[in-house]
Amino acid sequence: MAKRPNTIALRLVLGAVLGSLAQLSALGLLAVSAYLISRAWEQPPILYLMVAITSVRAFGIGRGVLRYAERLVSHDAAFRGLERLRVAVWRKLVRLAPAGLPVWRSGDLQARLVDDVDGTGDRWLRGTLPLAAAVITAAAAVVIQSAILPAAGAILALALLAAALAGPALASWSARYALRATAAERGDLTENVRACLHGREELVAAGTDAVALERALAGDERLRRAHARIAWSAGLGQAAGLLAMAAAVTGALWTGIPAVADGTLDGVLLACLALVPLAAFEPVLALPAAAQQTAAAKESGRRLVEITREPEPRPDPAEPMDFEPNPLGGPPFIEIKRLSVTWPGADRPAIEGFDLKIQPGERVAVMGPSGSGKSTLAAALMGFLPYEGSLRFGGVELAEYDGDDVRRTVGLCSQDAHVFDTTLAENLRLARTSATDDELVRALRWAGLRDWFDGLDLGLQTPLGEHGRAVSGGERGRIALARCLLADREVLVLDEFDAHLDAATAERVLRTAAAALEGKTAVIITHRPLPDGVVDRTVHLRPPVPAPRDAPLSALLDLAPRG
Ligand SMILES: Nc1ncnc2c1ncn2[C@@H]1O[C@H](COP(=O)(O)OP(=O)(O)OP(=O)(O)O)[C@@H](O)[C@H]1O
Repeated sequence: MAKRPNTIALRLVLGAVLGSLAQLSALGLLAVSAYLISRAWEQPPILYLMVAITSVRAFGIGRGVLRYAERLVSHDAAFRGLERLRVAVWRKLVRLAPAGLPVWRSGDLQARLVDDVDGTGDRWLRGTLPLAAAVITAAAAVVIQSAILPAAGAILALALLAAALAGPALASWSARYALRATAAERGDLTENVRACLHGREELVAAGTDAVALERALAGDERLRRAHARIAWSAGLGQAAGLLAMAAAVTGALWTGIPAVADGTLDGVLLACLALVPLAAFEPVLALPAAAQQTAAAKESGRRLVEITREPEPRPDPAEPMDFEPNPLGGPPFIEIKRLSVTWPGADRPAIEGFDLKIQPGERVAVMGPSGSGKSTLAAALMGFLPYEGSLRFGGVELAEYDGDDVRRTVGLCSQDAHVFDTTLAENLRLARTSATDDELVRALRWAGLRDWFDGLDLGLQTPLGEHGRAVSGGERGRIALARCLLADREVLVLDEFDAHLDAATAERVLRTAAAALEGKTAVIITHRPLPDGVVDRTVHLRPPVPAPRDAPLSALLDLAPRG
């Protein structure tokens, strides 16, 4: 297959070309204006000035138009790159869920997904493109200055080189700790603010709200100080650049005035000598900030690489099998034999030696004491976790399939399903964006929420509040169930949907949901026995027996058969 051209890279190169042309126009504008003013003072016939006048107009218009085009093209490229990067990070996070995410705190993750992705994307826009424009403009300015007076060209070259090296080095060196710290500090601050907001009731009840607030404010103060340090250092770098610019202008006059005096330089060009350095330094003065941006982007990039390098709990096979577990259509035959599942990082399995066969369309209740591995079984069925033993869909090991294919067939209503801070309709449509209002209402009826829904003044437009605060725990669980039923998967795993329901309501919900479950396989994880008719059978999960650790020899001897 022919390789598609990298359109983002092409756009960035075009942006760099346009940006450089804009800077060159600024340089031309200043140089020709200086010439025009000096030459006009000699009052020659106007025709002698026409080329210069037209050039000034062309450079003036060109500078604005080229700058505008450069902004359009380079920002377009940057936003495309950001989109691609953010989606890639998000996809990786989805693959790490549910086992990998606890490695990072949610506020830190949010900072990585939002700020670090932005920071990394800014590297090209605010780091590399200004550098390209500065190098090209500086080179052109040195050529022009040398053509007018070689000595002044040499001075300008030295001054530009000094500014281009010293300014960014000074700005990055004096802010090196602050630059490294800001990304992590931002993550901490987001996390602390989140903790204050989300845990406000608990913090106030425990009387520790002031302590939590103080911690957040201390983080805010550290971040403010880091930013002040970065701004101060950028100023220092710019000051070095301004000094070099002043030296270049002084050097130009210092070499130019004697040259005019001894007749080797036309006096009209003296103004050009003095003004060309001003235009040459304009992009160079932006380099300290560009260097800081690059350093900060590197740190952001490192934090993103930490996410992308995190091993996936259940990597997809290199060559996944075609997902067709039931050639006749409908749910697949599920066969579990001596299944062992261990969470990444755990030292012992959460499920060990579990056997189960589920016929297509069967409804099976899974019971077991807390911690016996019921939710772990749900995660394994969703293709989230690696396993040992056998877990087959239609005779093929689940590990042979692409995880996304599995999740298009298996739907999960998890016990801590998230309710988003938006309307009831939007929360339900997450499962199926094309669902009509009638289908949403039908899903609510299946989940036993018809009476509740009829009492809502705003109907489907009812806002559910942050984390579903505007609804009760039982309603929240059933909204999640309605969402799961609306998704219309062949296999449904309901993980304690009834956690906040009384026994009678839970049974009623399962009876109304039966219409949606018709012809589908359902694995219903629950703590309380469900009556016959609601489920076909009940299986029990037992927690794995922990292996005796460093059992003393005497204990082993005690277990050995005697005689
Ligand atoms: N995300 C996770 N990361 C690491 N270990 C986990 C994770 N989730 C569960 N475990 C571990 O797996 C074991 C089984 O937990 P699981 O949640 O599957 O039990 P459960 O039967 O669903 O419990 P409950 O009825 O209380 O919900 C526990 O020892 C738990 O610590």
